[in-house]
Amino acid sequence: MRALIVDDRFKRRYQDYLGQEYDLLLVSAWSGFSPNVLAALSATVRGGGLIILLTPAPAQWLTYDDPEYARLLAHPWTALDSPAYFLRYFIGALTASTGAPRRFESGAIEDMVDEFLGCIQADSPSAATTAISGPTDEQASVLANLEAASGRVDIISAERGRGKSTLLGYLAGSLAAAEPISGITALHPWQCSVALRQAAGSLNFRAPDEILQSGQRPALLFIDEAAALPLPMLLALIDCADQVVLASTSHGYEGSGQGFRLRLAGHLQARGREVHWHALEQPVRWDAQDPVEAFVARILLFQNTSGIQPPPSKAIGSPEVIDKTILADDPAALAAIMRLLMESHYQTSADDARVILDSPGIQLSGIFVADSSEPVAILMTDTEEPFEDALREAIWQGRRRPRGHLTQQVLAQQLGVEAALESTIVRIVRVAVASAYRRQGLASSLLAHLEAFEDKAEAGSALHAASFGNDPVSLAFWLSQGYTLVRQGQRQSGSHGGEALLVIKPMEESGEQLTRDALLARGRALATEPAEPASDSHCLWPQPALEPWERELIGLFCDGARPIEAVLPLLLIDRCQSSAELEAPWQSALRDLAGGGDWAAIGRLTGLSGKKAIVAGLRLAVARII
Ligand SMILES: CC(=O)SCCNC(=O)CCNC(=O)[C@H](O)C(C)(C)COP(=O)(O)OP(=O)(O)OC[C@H]1O[C@@H](n2cnc3c(N)ncnc32)[C@H](O)[C@@H]1OP(=O)(O)O
Ligand SMILES: Nc1ncnc2c1ncn2[C@@H]1O[C@H](COP(=O)(O)OP(=O)(O)OP(=O)(O)O)[C@@H](O)[C@H]1O
Repeated sequence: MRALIVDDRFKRRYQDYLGQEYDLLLVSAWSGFSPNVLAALSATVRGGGLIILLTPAPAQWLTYDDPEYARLLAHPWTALDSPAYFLRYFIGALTASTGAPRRFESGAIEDMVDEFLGCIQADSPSAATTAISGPTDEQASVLANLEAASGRVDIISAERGRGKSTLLGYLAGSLAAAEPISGITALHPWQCSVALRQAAGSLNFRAPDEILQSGQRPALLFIDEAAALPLPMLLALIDCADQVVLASTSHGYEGSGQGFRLRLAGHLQARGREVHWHALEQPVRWDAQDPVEAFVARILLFQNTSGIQPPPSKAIGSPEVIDKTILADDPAALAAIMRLLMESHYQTSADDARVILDSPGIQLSGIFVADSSEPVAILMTDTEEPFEDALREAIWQGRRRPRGHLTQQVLAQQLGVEAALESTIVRIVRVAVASAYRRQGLASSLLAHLEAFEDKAEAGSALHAASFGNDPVSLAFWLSQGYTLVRQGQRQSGSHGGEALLVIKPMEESGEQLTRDALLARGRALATEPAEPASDSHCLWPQPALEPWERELIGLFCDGARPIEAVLPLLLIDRCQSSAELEAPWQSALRDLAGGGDWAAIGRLTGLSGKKAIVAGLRLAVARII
């Protein structure tokens, strides 16, 4: 018998166990209850297996100091501040459910486990698993439609336990014969064990790093549990092979999670790869009638994300604040919000339902189909309150990194804007609009509603902010709303494959000062950063205008009284504001200078030779526009 016991030692590594199979899964809620962990690991249990969730007694659970709060709540909230609405809902739903699951008081559980072990031992170890006597109809259909062809990327996407890995093994038998240089990879070797077993020697496991560093180009590469790989690594692997067949879970929240589904297609299209999607609907690890999968999805509020869009002709209401106390008693309304987030936002996971209900700082607003609780647009915010003096000092010196407060800490630590730590900042954690309702001004009106709502509040915030993975639509949206791009991370993120961007918008005078300080810091950083891609994305900031003294400084530069290094950040900002006026070669020259380009290359752009001549040319070009 194979058993998996999930307590605090294993909880953070739960993704490592996906793709494996167990007879018994024991999840201890005493070490913190995470919907993500239960959702993912419940699917590793074979039909006929047993899942045990150990919890405090219902009455104690609501007041139990759940270790999960340390991860869930931003500073300074503690378990005592949490309304525990999600737990209240979850306990109610567990208690009310009939059939699966069964509830046991402590003591009785031992008898139940003994009874289960007796059953398992009486049967053969694999009694619950169907013997493989050939591909299922669905697997056979993919086998028939997938052929060896250079440039092709085939994606087998299905829920857990549908036979994806086994299908990779079958495909290895049919395709690898045509393409001898083939291998299979995954984050961990054991995630390929099912495929390797089925391939019976026609495939070898190769670690992702080994493939990427080898310099060889596999003709055919299989990738299992693809969503568990960080998206940039997955894309690099796809780039380095002629043909790729990958299997991934359509409902995975691990690794790149929803980012895999929502963003991979765009990345592959941009690469010009020929992409084929294949779906497997029928469960094989358990019976199609097995109630556990449906029960877990229902109770964790993430079932059925397909075909949920109401037709666009439906009338919609106005933006409104969503009262979490009402949501706590209306699981159907919460499930509808989760469906929308899951379908449209790459960062969504099963944990979000708990974050929404149990984090005191999180606020929601939305737009609904008129007279219904069907959301078409959702905005989720978190308020980053100022830190007290001692903690501010510790953060500034890099000794503390309190949970949450992302904007304040990025502004202070990455951009040197210390005042952010004593300012109130409202961060937009998520904004999502149902695809059928996009480009109709819904997200804009939710932001306008948020600002108007805050205007009426006594203490408003200095800034509004959002942090997200670089993608052209999101960036275009935030810039259209008057937000300023102040930071572009250097590394690509695991979940979306783009660099992290931070945009901010001042709400009052102190926010304007923070914005300009952040912008100047960004300009300075650009002057020393290595060359960026040719994109002008860092120049899409529309504000703030330069101060008179800064314009004076630029004037002094034009007169030859200041070196280029003293004014480069200001010129970059000025160029962004008046790019139409600065002559094209000088715009490129400025960008190259900001990216650390060498003088010879800039000379070729401008037709001048040597730093002295180029700076003199720049002084004249800038003088013409100020
Ligand atoms: C913190 C975060 O959550 S960042 C992630 C943002 N959310 C997502 O990526 C989820 C998936 N995407 C969506 O839900 C939507 O596309 C959103 C939220 C980005 C935009 O919602 P919408 O309601 O369509 O935006 P809205 O109609 O208010 O657009 C305002 C402006 O943004 C810009 N914009 C919006 N979408 C696009 C687009 N696809 N391409 C170019 N510009 C766009 C335009 O300037 C638009 O004004 P216009 O239509 O007059 O030209
Ligand atoms: N054609 C088949 N006949 C009988 N059993 C099968 C068949 N295909 C798969 N199985 C069995 O079903 C179980 C799940 O298969 P597999 O691991 O391939 O699914 P998966 O979709 O990759 O699962 P996961 O998403 O959890 O990785 C395994 O025990 C496997 O042996």
